[in-house]
Amino acid sequence: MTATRGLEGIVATTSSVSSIIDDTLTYAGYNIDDLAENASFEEVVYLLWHRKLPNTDQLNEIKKQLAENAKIPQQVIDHFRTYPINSVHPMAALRTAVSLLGLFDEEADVMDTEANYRKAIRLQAQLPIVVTSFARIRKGLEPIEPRTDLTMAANFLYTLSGQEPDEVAIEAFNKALVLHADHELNASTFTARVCVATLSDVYSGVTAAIGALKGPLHGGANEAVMKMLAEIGEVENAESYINEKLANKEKIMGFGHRVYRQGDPRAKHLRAMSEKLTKLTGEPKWYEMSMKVEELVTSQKPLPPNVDFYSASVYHSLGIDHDLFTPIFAVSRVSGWLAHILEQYDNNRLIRPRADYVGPDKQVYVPVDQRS
Ligand SMILES: CC(=O)SCCNC(=O)CCNC(=O)[C@H](O)C(C)(C)COP(=O)(O)OP(=O)(O)OC[C@H]1O[C@@H](n2cnc3c(N)ncnc32)[C@H](O)[C@@H]1OP(=O)(O)O
Ligand SMILES: O=C([O-])CC(=O)C(=O)O
Repeated sequence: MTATRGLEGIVATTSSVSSIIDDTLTYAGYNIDDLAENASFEEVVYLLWHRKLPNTDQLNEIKKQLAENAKIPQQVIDHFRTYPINSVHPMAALRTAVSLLGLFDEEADVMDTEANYRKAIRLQAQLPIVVTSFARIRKGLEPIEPRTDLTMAANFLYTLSGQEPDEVAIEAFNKALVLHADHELNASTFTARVCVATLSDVYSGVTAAIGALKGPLHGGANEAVMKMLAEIGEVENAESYINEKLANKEKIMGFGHRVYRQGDPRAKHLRAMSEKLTKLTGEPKWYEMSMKVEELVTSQKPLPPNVDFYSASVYHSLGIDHDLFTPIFAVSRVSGWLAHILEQYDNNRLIRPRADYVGPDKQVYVPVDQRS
């Protein structure tokens, strides 16, 4: 047996949710470029869960279900208030909250298809409100109840700030949600599938996936990108900063990808949004600095920017706290996790690969008082 480090190139399952072929990303056969330009996030949720775009009635129905299920239990709010609020990362709070939501869902361990779909609706509806409620509580503000007349993108921004967002912000945030919704067998989705393949419950699968997304090699990179941009500070500092990092063989966050070779097709949409929004907010330097970093990295390494690179300056321009960037990724990606979880249950087999053992062999047990 020979191990493949990081399972690179291993095909671990079949899936009809999304695909990456020759650097082209599709959700159930629809090109991401088309969806990014045209689709609402609610349509994409439906698409990922049903593998077809909804008609008007189906779209209205899923919107209604999501709106009706968005309110989170008071116990989750009360739990947040017990945290050492200034030191808890919102991704850790989200991970704990999803586990907690499972405790208050009477159907948490009911394993039939309809019950699992109802849980998917509840999780998709509630995750954004968990994030915005935590974000407000840690600032000493009261959580805001989601409105039933707003889209998911608008409701997120509204329940975060208390202000009804403008059309530009809603459009940008909706596009970001569409672009992050699913991505074949990425690390967090694989984690979710491994978890539920033991026939564990949906809440456990999503909790596990949040844990995997949190790391800086995966979803956590978007926050790390903003930290890097803030450290660079001004465009003219980018060259020495990046060259020093590359010379020290340090990773530049937001670059590289396990699957894409020519580039991440999502990045161009986020780059365009970054340009537009940073100009509108009067802070074009975040876009200019990002462009300079891209030029410096790509001229020295075959490492194009990934989805996390330009999303950082997009979210910053929307006035969002930097440590909420990865939770926002989760608010979108939970749609993909849930699609994969439901698909896994549909045709389940335990996921249990092998390890190539490289430890010591033929050891002889020695009583503790005779060991050196
Ligand atoms: C939503 C997402 O999850 S997108 C990815 C988000 N993560 C990041 O942006 C973090 C930065 N990027 C990386 O760490 C990697 O490119 C990953 C994790 C995305 C992909 O990793 P892998 O496929 O395992 O590639 P691996 O880490 O082995 O890198 C291969 C080589 O490229 C280099 N490399 C890869 N990414 C980077 C980077 N961002 N900056 C500098 N060098 C890099 C590695 O140092 C390694 O060089 P070596 O062969 O000389 O040792
Ligand atoms: O697919 C991956 O490895 C990481 C990624 O881009 C994503 O999850 O969106």
